[in-house]
Amino acid sequence: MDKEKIQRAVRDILEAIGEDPDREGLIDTPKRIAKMYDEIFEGLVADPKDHLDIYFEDEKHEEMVLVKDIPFYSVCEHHLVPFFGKAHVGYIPKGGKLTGLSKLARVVDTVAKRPQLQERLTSMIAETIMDKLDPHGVIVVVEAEHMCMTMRGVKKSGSKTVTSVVRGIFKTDAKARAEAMSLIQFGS
Ligand SMILES: Nc1nc2c(ncn2[C@@H]2O[C@H](COP(=O)(O)OP(=O)(O)OP(=O)(O)O)[C@@H](O)[C@H]2O)c(=O)[nH]1
Ligand SMILES: [Zn+2]
Repeated sequence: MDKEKIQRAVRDILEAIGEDPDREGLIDTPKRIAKMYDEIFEGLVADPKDHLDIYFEDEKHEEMVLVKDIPFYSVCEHHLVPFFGKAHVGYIPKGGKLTGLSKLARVVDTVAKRPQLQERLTSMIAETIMDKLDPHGVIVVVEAEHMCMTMRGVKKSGSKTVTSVVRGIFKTDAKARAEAMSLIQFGS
């Protein structure tokens, strides 16, 4: 990431809004923002598939594995302000291709750390798991609050956007889909 360029751009923005970028409180802000962008956009230079090592290949579990309530923070690509919430990720492994549970959360993090759309975030998580683990199916549900809808614009604080993507068996098997949805809602 070109941190020098970010610093120059932030300085320009501060000037453009009528601020003095050399005043004490702002003097280090361009540097801080460059460092922050390096962190919150680190998913741009990472491949989420790299997290999905296949472990436990001798296991024969071919039933649902669901990790729910995975918190994430992302940035809306329209306004560059945060959207954040929870992702629920489930899959039905095939041929013993199981991955570590934390790896599913790592996929969510990597995909979230880019300027994003909630719809794309949801489908990228599902595609990553389909491509790497070749499971019977994947279901991903994401619920999020968009700051661009709460702190500005239409100002609907508390509103939530829910997106879901199903792949493989979840597309055709309504029972499997209903089971996943009820597990996602269980306890929430
Ligand atoms: N589909 C989708 N839309 C999003 C997402 N994040 C933000 N948006 C929407 O992107 C749209 C951008 O609309 P524009 O009319 O170009 O921008 P705007 O004038 O700032 O729109 P308002 O937010 O309505 O004030 C808005 O309706 C946002 O709510 C997202 O993840 N998915
Ligand atoms: Zn937005």
